[in-house]
Amino acid sequence: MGAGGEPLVVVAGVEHRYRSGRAEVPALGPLDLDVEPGEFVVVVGPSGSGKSTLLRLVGGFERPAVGSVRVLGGTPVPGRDVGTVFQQPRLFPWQTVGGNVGTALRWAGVPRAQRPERTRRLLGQVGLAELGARRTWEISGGQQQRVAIARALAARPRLLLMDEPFAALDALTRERLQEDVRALAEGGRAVVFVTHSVDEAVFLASRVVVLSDRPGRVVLDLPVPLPRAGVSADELRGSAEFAALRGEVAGTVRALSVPG
Ligand SMILES: Nc1ncnc2c1ncn2[C@@H]1O[C@H](COP(=O)(O)OP(=O)(O)OP(=O)(O)O)[C@@H](O)[C@H]1O
Repeated sequence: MGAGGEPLVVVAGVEHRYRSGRAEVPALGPLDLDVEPGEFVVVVGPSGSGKSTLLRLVGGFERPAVGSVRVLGGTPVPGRDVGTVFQQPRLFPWQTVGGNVGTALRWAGVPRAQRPERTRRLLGQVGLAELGARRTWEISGGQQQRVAIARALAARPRLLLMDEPFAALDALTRERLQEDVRALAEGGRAVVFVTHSVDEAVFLASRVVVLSDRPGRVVLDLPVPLPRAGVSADELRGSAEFAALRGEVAGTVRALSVPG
């Protein structure tokens, strides 16, 4: 539970539309979604179904046309309580890897004296302990995305929003990062993650939410009761339970994508 006994995220009766010339194009909803601390919710759905719109609303980057979004009992404010990771890492090229994390800590109000140690810990957490002094263009795309994750974690957010963060990475790097990111929904933190990959969704999620074609509505809200510790990634991906869940999600997505 979040503040005042309500879930960490409450999306209630939300609809959203965009203006296109004179017309208003419905993009999302009506949609209800609650997220509790510790949940790893992965949102999948056809292209244009409103997945990114949903994340922007939950992050407070946009306000819904209809309905309400509450995070920690209040209106979400970008940068406060919520960390975000996008498809492109968006690092500052004029700063080192450590400098990028240090800046995020400064923005989070961490006193200067504590920043070097916190930077070291955050880089260690994402497997980059040795690379703090590097320039951002001297590291790989996967490492850059790890820096972006460290930056998003700097303010110790209760909620982490991730919008196709691995889409631009090669398959091997993607699998490695998936294993690390899977552990991020723990304690009081929740993750809401958008992807096009059904495999990625089932591997990461404690719950998969499938959106319909635009305007996106929830057509499947599926708990993923796979073990979150004590099993290797290969064992997990090779299990009959994984295959069954993947089949259920893929079948739902396929049914949406067939015209008529
Ligand atoms: N700023 C905008 N102005 C006008 N229309 C927009 C805007 N942003 C999104 N849309 C439209 O709203 C709908 C939902 O967009 P959104 O990006 O949320 O979908 P998505 O599911 O994340 O798509 P994809 O999987 O292709 O990234 C789409 O039809 C899109 O064209």
